[in-house]
Amino acid sequence: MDRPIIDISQPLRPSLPVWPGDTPFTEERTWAYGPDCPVNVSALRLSTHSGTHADAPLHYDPAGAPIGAVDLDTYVGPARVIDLRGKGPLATPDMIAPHLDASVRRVLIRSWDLFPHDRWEEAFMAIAPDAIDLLAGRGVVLIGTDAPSIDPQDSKTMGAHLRVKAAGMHILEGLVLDDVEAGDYELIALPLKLANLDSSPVRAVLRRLPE
Ligand SMILES: Nc1ccccc1C(=O)C[C@H](N)C(=O)O
Ligand SMILES: [Zn+2]
Ligand SMILES: [Zn+2]
Repeated sequence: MDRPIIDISQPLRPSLPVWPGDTPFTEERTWAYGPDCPVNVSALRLSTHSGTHADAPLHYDPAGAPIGAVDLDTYVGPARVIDLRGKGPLATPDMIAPHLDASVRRVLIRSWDLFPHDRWEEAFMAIAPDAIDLLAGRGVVLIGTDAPSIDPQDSKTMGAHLRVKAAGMHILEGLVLDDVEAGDYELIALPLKLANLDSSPVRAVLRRLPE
C-alpha cells in the first residue's frame, strides 16, 4: 500500500507569525554563491517555539530536561488525529473522551478550519488541565495541537503544561492539520538535538498506517 507523506509542519520564513513579543524569524546569507564563492551558506535566528515545535520539560519546569535529552520514541509512532473544530476555546474531557480507546498513545487535535498562516490568531483552542489528566489516565504519552499552545495565550498558571509535567507526557504545538482527516496515522516529528534548550522546531509528518 502506498503511504505518501503528509507534511503537517509550518513553513519557517521571515513572515512567520510568532507569539507576541517573541523573537521573529530572521535569516541572512553569510556566504553568497558567486564568482568568488562556490556556495551559499546562511544563518537564522528564531524562537525555540517557532512554527511547528516540540516543547521540552525545561519549558515549564526549570529542572526539566532540555529538548536534546527527551525520549525520541514519543515522537515516532501511531497517532490519532481528532477533529474538535467549532467546539469553542477549550478542549474538555467530554469533547476528547469519545475519540479515545485503549490503543491510543498519541493524540493530535485539529481546531482550525484553515490554519492561520498569515496572522497571529490569539483566539486559539487551549486544552483544559483535566483533559490532560484524562489523556494521561488513558495512557497517552504525547498531546499535539494545531494551536500555538496547549494553554490559553493569557495563562499565568500554565495549568495544562503543568499537568503534562505531572504525567511525564510530551507536547507538539503549531501543527498544520488542514489536509488531515480524523483517524489513525504514523507520526514522525523528531526535535533537533538542542542540548540546552526549552523547545525545538520539528518537521512533523504523518503517513497512513501500514495495513
Ligand atoms: N513564544 C512564547 C513566549 C512566551 C510564552 C509562550 C510562548 C509560546 O510560544 C507558547 C509556547 N509555544 C507554549 O509552549 O505554550
Ligand atoms: Zn511551545
Ligand atoms: Zn507549550
